[in-house]
Amino acid sequence: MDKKIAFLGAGSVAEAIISGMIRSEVVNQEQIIVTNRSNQERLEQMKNDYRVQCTTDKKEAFRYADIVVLAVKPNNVKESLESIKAYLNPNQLIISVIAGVTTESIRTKIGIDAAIVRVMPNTSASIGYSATAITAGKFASEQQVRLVESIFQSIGITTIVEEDDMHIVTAVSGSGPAYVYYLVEAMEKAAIEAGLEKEIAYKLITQTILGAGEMLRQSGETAAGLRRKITSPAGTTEAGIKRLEEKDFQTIVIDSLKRARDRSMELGKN
Ligand SMILES: NC(=O)C1=CN([C@@H]2O[C@H](COP(=O)(O)OP(=O)(O)OC[C@H]3O[C@@H](n4cnc5c(N)ncnc54)[C@H](O)[C@@H]3O)[C@@H](O)[C@H]2O)C=CC1
Ligand SMILES: O=C(O)[C@@H]1CCC=N1
Repeated sequence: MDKKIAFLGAGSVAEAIISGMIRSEVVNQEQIIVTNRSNQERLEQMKNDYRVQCTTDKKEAFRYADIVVLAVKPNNVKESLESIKAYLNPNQLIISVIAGVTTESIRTKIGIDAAIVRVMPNTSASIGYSATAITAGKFASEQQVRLVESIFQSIGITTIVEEDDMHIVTAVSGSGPAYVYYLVEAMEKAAIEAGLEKEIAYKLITQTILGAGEMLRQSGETAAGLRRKITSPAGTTEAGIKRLEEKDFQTIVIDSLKRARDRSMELGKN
């Protein structure tokens, strides 16, 4: 791809996307320019780690960009778009990774009928494992959506969704890795408390999560079916699952995801 890509925001998700894109060689380092609000140290770090161009000069970054990636927090949308709107033009493709904020709201803020494609990746992008949902704004063409798909397919899998579904997608796969890490933190605590060495616990748990993920992908069986195969009558798994049921584990998880979905809606409204 021979396009120039400018990032507004140099945080975790910008880094995950950039490292994934460079890793997969979908773009060269020279094609990427990264900006943030003021943190020069962070820009230096991005420059050293990925050999991308970095600047705090918004004009330099955005005026000649073919693709603009919005990667700021929802509460910085207004001021950050204000700071670049003079350098945007209707020929650019705008990709937003911002949780909750609609394509229409971005279009209104920049004041041009630009092609906006909203995406929800996750931080596994940095190793090529993002699960990215994509939705097209009003002025985005089929071809532009295909381009966004090809960019994000270089850092994982993609799927097209309706814009309204972006809230639940954000809860499921945007935030999703954090829930898995939280589960791992608890498993590590249990293992260490029971006397296992930290390194051994880490090694076993990591492979367990990896193996379970691959089983879900490769076996063609449902999660419930795979779980049943591990659960011997009166065995250890059954005892553990019973405790999870007593503590209403599924209700807690469902409730947490609904809360994350609702938070995405709130972020959009604010
Ligand atoms: N962290 C994650 O796993 C995911 C985050 N997202 C979304 O991506 C966006 C960014 O999230 P993170 O990378 O986690 O945030 P972050 O806090 O790590 O990074 C935000 C970046 O925006 C920059 N920024 C703030 N105001 C600015 C301005 N006026 N001009 C230029 N840059 C400005 C900050 O300097 C910082 O580099 C959020 O909207 C979030 O909803 C989406 C998917 C996954
Ligand atoms: O926590 C957040 O708001 C962002 C959106 C998805 C993952 N992180």
